[in-house]
Amino acid sequence: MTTITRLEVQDIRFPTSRSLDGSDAMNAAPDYSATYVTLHTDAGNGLSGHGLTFTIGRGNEICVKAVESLAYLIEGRRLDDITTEMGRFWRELTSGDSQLRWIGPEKGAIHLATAAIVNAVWDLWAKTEGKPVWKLLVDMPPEQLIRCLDFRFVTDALTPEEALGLLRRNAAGRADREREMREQGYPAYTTSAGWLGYDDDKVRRLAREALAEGWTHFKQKVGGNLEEDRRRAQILREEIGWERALMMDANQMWDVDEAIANMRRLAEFDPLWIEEPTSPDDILGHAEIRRRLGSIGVATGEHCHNRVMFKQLLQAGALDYCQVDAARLGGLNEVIVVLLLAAKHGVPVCPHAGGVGLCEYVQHVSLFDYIAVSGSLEGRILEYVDHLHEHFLHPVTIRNGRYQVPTAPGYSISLHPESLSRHLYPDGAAWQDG
Ligand SMILES: C[C@H](O)[C@@H](O)[C@@H](O)[C@H](O)C(=O)O
Ligand SMILES: [Mg+2]
Repeated sequence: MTTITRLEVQDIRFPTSRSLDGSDAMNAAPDYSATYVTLHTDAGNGLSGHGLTFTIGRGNEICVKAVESLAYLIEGRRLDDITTEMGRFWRELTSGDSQLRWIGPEKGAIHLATAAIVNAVWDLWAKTEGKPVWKLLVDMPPEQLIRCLDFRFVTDALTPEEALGLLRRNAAGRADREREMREQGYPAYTTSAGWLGYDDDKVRRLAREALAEGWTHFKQKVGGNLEEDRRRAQILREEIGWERALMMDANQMWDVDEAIANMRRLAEFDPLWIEEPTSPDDILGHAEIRRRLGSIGVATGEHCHNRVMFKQLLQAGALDYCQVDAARLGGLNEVIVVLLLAAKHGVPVCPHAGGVGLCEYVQHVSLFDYIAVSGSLEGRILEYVDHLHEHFLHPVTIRNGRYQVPTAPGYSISLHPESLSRHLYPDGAAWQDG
């Protein structure tokens, strides 16, 4: 009977702004960072759970503080006491302390902190069961899975009974889909050739390399100078041709009418979707953009902070692609609620992964979605960015533009001890030389 004895949290930052990896029109110079949680246990074999939330540098210390404030809600708890009714635990963490809830609720730094803790519990649970998280979920009886979720504020759109029905509906093909995934992997797209801070030659070279590696879907950043966006789109089309897919990501730069006007100019490059065309909070604005743009899909979600907002985006018909983020929502429990909401609306989920550790997380999310929830790959494509994987004990494996199924127990999010000490902010060696 494992008890969580202590929560440790570390401020881990990678100086990616030096090479402008991860840069976009809104986020000009991000330092990919993690608020990294370790749940220590009394298991005696060194068993611990890991989880992180993603930030882009400054402000990571605020998430660290928020985790410290929440820690008392989990320290001293027995793991099986949490996992037998994980939905109840999730409610306790998000609403159990009304004073802490006040600074959210279920949004902002306190919710990012929740994600790191909740995901660390899933990592610990899966390690205890000796399974990767996706497999733990896939093997879980639907009734138990439903007990992991909190349907508060979404029952007008999805009841627990309906969710159970959605999980049961595709039960028949599960084994086949799991076999298919083990053999072929999950389809992905790459963002790594298209960061805004890269010069034209680098974009061209990276696109060419990615093509040779077998990628078929590419994302570019837009939202800067429109003529420059067009030039970069031209370069990408020259390299990838017209039969492969090109997605565009504006990272919230535009007002609604501006988004429509700019995308009409960029339409000649045949983008599959425009991502975050405007403020992430503007649900009706996204619906308007979608309605007026017609054939270009609207994608958003990396800054959509809870299931209530996703519910409304779906209800308003504002989305063609639902980009859940594993560490923006309050951890895996809330992500699963969104997967179910999206499945009910028939909207494909294409998780966001542009950050440190997000690829490691979302491979589990999409595998579970395909095998147990949506049962379909149509319109589904998982993001991949080619940065910082070497710091993880069990990094993602990509072959031919597809994520290979992770097999190590846990949520794939444990960092190498040396990477932790080197990137600890501000004292780690990585921060001493520049
Ligand atoms: C600052 C980050 O790299 C973002 O640019 C990134 O998450 C991006 O929006 C994405 O979709 O991957
Ligand atoms: Mg994006």
